[in-house]
Amino acid sequence: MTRPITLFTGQWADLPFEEVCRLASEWGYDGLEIACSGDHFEVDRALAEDDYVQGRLDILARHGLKVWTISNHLVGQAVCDDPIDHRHQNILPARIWGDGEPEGVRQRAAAEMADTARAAAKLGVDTVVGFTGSKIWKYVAMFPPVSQEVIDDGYQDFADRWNPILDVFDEVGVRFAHEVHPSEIAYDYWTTERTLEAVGRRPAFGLNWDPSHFVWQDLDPVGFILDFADRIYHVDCKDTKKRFDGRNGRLGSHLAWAHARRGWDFVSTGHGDVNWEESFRALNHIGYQGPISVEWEDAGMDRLRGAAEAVGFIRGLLFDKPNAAFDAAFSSKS
Ligand SMILES: O=C1C[C@@H](O)[C@H](O)[C@@H](O)C1=O
Repeated sequence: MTRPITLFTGQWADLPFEEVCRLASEWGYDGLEIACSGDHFEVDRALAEDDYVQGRLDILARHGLKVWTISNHLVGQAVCDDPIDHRHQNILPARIWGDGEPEGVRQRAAAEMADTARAAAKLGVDTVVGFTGSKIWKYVAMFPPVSQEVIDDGYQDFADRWNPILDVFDEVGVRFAHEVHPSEIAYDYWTTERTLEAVGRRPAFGLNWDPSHFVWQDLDPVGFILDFADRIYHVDCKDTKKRFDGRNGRLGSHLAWAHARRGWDFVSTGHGDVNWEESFRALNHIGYQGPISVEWEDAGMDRLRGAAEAVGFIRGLLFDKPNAAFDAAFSSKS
């Protein structure tokens, strides 16, 4: 099946896997982008237990669902981050956090990402979506002043930590799709260029296109698809609504999610400022045939509503390109 519509399970980790399958199936999804969160997909068990992977596939099959991608954003975040602190303790499995000594956490996170590739191969999927973390994200405002050497070292640190992980991805025939996202090594056009260069544009490292992270930076999600056509390994659909009015800023002002005065918030797919039709035309243009995954993260709309209606919205955009130009029959034969 090309361009199946999947539900990303990261925001449903409080529910048992079987229950998420039931809901997604009822709403008409073709499958899941399974997050390594909650009981949805446990990397250590997938590698250690003979029947674990088959058990996941059996549950999916019972609900008429398939899987093309797994995700491990939370562990990937800890591979390059500096500092490693209470935020990571809150999102990491206890066995990765361990005693919390920062370099130990980074090393265990790197080993787990390599194992995630092995587990993905065992499950029969060819793409792992996730974050990389970044040693230099903390310098985004560039004050106190930061030297170019420090920035260069950040990209080198990313390459040094991720190349050995990507070697394992290559060994097992799986690709990593990094989600371009503030807080990561690649968060916009120029940082994506620099990141791809840092790992020599090796095919094991590509991108997860999620337009919600571009919109509030005033980047063009459509242009991004065309610029990085050969690197779009996965698509996540989430929307963003901007409310920049001269007082509400793009940095969020440390206001809580859904605060009426925030400059922007994530909203359910189809309810924000993403130009979805142009985006899907661009995906058609580059010949993207992979999964289209729906991610719900809307502070103003219940997930049972947002995720249920998104599948129909996306399906309405999955039109094909014509096989020939409208006037091909009249073109000259000479
Ligand atoms: O894919 C994602 C992973 C989430 O954990 C994160 O909140 C979000 O920004 C996102 O897009």
